Amino acid sequence: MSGKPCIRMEHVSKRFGKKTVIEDVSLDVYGGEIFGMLGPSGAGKTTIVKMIAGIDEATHGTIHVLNTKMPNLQVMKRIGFMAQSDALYGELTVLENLQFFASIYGLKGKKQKQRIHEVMELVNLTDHIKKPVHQYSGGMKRRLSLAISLLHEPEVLLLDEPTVGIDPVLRQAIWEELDRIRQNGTTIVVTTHVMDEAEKCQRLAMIRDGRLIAVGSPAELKKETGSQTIEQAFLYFGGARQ
Ligand SMILES: Nc1ncnc2c1ncn2[C@@H]1O[C@H](COP(=O)(O)OP(=O)(O)OP(=O)(O)O)[C@@H](O)[C@H]1O
Repeated sequence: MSGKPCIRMEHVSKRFGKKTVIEDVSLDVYGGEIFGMLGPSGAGKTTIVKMIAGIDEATHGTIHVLNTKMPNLQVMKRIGFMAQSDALYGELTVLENLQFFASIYGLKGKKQKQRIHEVMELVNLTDHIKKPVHQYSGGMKRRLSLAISLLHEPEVLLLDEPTVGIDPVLRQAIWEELDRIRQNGTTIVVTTHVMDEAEKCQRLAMIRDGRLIAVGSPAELKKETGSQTIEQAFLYFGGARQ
């Protein structure tokens, strides 16, 4: 990891009313890595990802993505964002959903057709493209949302719990695909509370109660704490803070 970070958070805090949900988080994400955000439910992972995406604004501190202070509309177009709840149109077919989002991203004609084909192959849904979305299972909707986030070949991909509701075989396939996307130069930030997924990231941020409690590669975090597993390392850092 060298050179300028692709994402830089500096002393970022976020308040909702009087409640502080993110407190003084600073971290760098480098180009071409899969950066995991690991933490229990309510730790603040989604809030951080939304601020990086430019959907939400920090109360204090600054976030730069691709050397630009966020939120910024031009940079938002270079980001792919997959939210935790699927933003799909249930009454439209899968193809119509893909065409709708592709046109928002400015993809037209032959290029649009080609990208729709590629992303659907990727998530293994090509045979189900004519169905209305409301006939999809929860896992299929997640896969479709992932496909949509990839349509415009974003430089930065933000995935909020992408594999929830997805069976282990497909989960494995999706992680293999994420690694291929990463090797092609895309920077990926992924939130998870699944420890074995955390192991697949180049580096990890451990988040608890809105604070960054540790950051490093899975191997570094285990070594630093004398742990066999990421789960043990997480408990160590969490325990040490209290
Ligand atoms: N719009 C909001 N207004 C008030 N509080 C909010 C808002 N959004 C999030 N929060 C609070 O911020 C905290 C962090 O929530 P966040 O969704 O970021 O956690 P998370 O780590 O992503 O959890 P999960 O894994 O369950 O998605 C929670 O206490 C949540 O209730």
